[in-house]
Amino acid sequence: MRINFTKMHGLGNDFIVLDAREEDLPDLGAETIRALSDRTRGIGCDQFIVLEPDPDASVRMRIYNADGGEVEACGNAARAIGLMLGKPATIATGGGLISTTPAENGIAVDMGEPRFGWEAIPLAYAVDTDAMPVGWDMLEQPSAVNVGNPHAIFFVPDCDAVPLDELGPQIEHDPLFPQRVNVNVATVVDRKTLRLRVWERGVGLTRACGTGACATAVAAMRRGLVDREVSVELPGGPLSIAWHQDNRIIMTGPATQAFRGSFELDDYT
Ligand SMILES: N[C@@H](CCC[C@H](N)C(=O)O)C(=O)O
Repeated sequence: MRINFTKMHGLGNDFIVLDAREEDLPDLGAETIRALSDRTRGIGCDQFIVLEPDPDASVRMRIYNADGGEVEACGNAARAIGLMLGKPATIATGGGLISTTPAENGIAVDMGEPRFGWEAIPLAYAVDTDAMPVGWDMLEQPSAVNVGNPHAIFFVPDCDAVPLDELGPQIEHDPLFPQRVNVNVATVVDRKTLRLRVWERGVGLTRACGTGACATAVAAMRRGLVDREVSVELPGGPLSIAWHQDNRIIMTGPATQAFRGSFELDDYT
């Protein structure tokens, strides 16, 4: 069976997108998604996205990490799908209903409300999620936020100096996080600017993480470190994040269509 796909990215965080809205596609399964996402033997991507019809939204977005595991949220993919849809739209995800609107500088996404309760992150035990009394080497007292998916955020003097390729996997798999976690290291530049690097659950280091930018901005705002609207500068470029008085997070930034192609399913099963 030959399957068409579109390759999209948001600030270098890249996606293979399959559209199952009009044609029935088989459930590919974790092993096939892992093979297709692999940059050495497959097409290569950070996340694998499947679009499906949804009775209560413009589209349902199913999100799989490169390791084949299905997850609840992906901010950069939301902007990419918003670009593909080309008009104001609602997207049903495992993390809740979000909405996208074309904006002057890309796509604006209403990402919904952050959750701070330890059960909602989720964590293995009750702890203050504003500054958790835990640490791994140079990384200490993270905040934890769920923005559809789980994030731990460490504020450090220089995020570029953190060996995130070593500490990221340790923290991702720590028993404190029963569903594993996305690991963010952030530096406050000034009250309107954060720098951020992310070790993504199920992927590794990526050039940008939209939900990581939202979680980090909200954690910094909750600690009073920055204003309620900031620029989050990632290796792939900046995202604007605003946390509105109605408790909703608005993320704005670019998305890009790279190319369209097709693959033979048998080659990856
Ligand atoms: N790249 C994403 C986040 C994708 C999911 C994440 N790795 C997880 O496991 O929760 C983004 O832009 O938000």
